[in-house]
Amino acid sequence: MTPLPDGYRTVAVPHDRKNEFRAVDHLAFAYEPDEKTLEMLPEQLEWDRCAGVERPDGTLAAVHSSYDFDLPVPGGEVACSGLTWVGVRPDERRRGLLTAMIDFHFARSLERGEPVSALFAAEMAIYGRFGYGAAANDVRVKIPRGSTLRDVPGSDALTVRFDTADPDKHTDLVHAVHVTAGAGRPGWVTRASEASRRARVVDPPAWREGGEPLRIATVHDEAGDPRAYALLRRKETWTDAGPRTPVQVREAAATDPAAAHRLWSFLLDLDLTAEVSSGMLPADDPLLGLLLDVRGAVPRIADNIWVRLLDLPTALAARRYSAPLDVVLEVTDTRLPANAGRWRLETGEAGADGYPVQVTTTDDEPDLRLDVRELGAAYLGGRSLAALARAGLVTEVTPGTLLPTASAFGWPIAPVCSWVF
Ligand SMILES: CC(=O)SCCNC(=O)CCNC(=O)[C@H](O)C(C)(C)COP(=O)(O)OP(=O)(O)OC[C@H]1O[C@@H](n2cnc3c(N)ncnc32)[C@H](O)[C@@H]1OP(=O)(O)O
Repeated sequence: MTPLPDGYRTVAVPHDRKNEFRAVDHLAFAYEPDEKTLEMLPEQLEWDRCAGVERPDGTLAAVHSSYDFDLPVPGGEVACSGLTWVGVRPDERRRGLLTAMIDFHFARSLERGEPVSALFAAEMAIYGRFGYGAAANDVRVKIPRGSTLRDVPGSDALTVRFDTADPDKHTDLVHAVHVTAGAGRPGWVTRASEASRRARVVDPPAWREGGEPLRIATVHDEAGDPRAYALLRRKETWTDAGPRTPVQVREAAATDPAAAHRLWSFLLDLDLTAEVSSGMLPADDPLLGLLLDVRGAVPRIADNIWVRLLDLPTALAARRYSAPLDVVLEVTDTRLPANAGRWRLETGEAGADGYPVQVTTTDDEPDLRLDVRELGAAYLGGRSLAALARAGLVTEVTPGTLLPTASAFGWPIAPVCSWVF
């Protein structure tokens, strides 16, 4: 465990210290929600997973929490501790408090039987040193109004409804479509608690920044069943050249191609608007296949979910592989030495969801050398071990083993998490 300053200690933070816990995070994030916002936001924190660092006088200097997730991985899912709400008071930073909290978080996650941890990083430079790898990218596109989509049969038969988002009315619809839309996509964490589902639809006035209240567009089939939704906000804008209202999509999902086509056709043709910002999409989102002029949709690509293997053999065996594999990996892991050493990965007979693998320790010579951070990056199948090798982050010791291993770790569906937790 990392030494803390004298008299400081890592502690669990119970619910009755909620205000103190939040105050530390507000100081760290330069954020102070007003009373109305606090009232409207559902309580998402799981208090038996909240922790922090106490100073000698018993006050909190740093906090963090985690969510209990089932993380979708290639061909399956794995118990995952979703690290969140990490904050250190500005006057206590760079004294090792985060480092101590990470050790605490890893130990508690392993005790709970969670072989993997995941997070969204506030800044890129923070978490790699702790063995987290950036495991997915998301794409946000700005699409000009009126952009044409390729045809999809059945789209015209679907209807669109447009409404003000209402947590009482829309939470269940959003959750149901979100779950179906992401089935089989690595990284697509679904919102397990009622509070986290509701939080996607709430819209405190302080978040509107001069825009309209959050709206929802939903796509329905002839039976009235929902097949797609977009949560969005417009901000009325007039210029000398006429109306140029931007549309910002908070989140969109569709269960099938026709519904995706109907949804985006509607969003790209709203009166008075000039441009639609898509929100976070997977790199292979159907929208990018449907746009006739995809070059006209200006992309921004950013890191999405980060993954840390805490219990390496259990984590690697929890996913499936795209091709047969018999390889020895030599892994370094300074924070969790139980993961370090040589591991043989040998696949068994393929099932419908890919090749299962047996992971055993070995004294055999290694084929590839890499840090646990790179294994985390490749874990969801979206970052190629071959690409990491070209950046000097993976070493091929036995010639000819890199490409087959990279192929086996890859996956045909791009990973993404559609919401920041
Ligand atoms: C999953 C999430 O919740 S992401 C949210 C993270 N929180 C924030 O960004 C809020 C604002 N920032 C903070 O609260 C803090 O500065 C934190 C949490 C980022 C870092 O906490 P600290 O206690 O200062 O980190 P700690 O002292 O343990 O630093 C460990 C190492 O990481 C480095 N480090 C820490 N934060 C950063 C950063 N933002 N950028 C670059 N390096 C960093 C430190 O320099 C140190 O390096 P060293 O070991 O080479 O000396």
